[in-house]
Amino acid sequence: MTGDLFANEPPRNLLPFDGEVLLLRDIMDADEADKTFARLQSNIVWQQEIAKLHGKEIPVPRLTAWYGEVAYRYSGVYHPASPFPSIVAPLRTLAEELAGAHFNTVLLNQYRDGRDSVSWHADDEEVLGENPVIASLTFGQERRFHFRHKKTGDRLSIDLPHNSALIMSGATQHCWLHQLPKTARQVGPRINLTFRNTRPESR
Ligand SMILES: O=C(O)CCC(=O)C(=O)O
Ligand SMILES: [Fe+2]
Repeated sequence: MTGDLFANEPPRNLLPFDGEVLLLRDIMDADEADKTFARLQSNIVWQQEIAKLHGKEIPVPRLTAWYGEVAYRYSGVYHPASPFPSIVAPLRTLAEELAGAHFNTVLLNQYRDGRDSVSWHADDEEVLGENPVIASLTFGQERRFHFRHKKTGDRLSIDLPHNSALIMSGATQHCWLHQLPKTARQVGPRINLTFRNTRPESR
């Protein structure tokens, strides 16, 4: 027999309990994925956010951008509604098809090299609702992603390859934290888009 034995199998839940995480590979043509990475890197207006921690101002270790059909408050900062740019709109449609859910907002992250990261957190803001479905697309450098259970401390790590989608749903945000750690390896840039469905926020 030739070919990939697992090619036609549905993706299995990577979490042992308390939530669902699916990794979908090769979500578009290889050529299209490479072009998407290049377009996102050069066309998105990337921001360097500054976090205030114990009265100190610290640059967030990654570049970010945010778009959405509804206004959103993020780290205390009010973001008015801001339409999806033409490079992002078809990615939203793809994310919706893959996840079987509707998304009205997206947070983009660019990890320029191994010094960029996102530390332990859960996407459990009230405006995302009780058991949010979040579709997280990866383009560019493969990086390792970690989950840690809030109560049991169980851990697992997943390599997120170029041209993939990680679909998190059920109790995942309620029960697990996630992070993308720094790496000492020489690595290229990675772009991530996390699509969410956010309840409109009043000013
Ligand atoms: O870069 C990633 O894969 C995840 C980013 C993330 O967790 C977030 O933006 O909330
Ligand atoms: Fe997150």
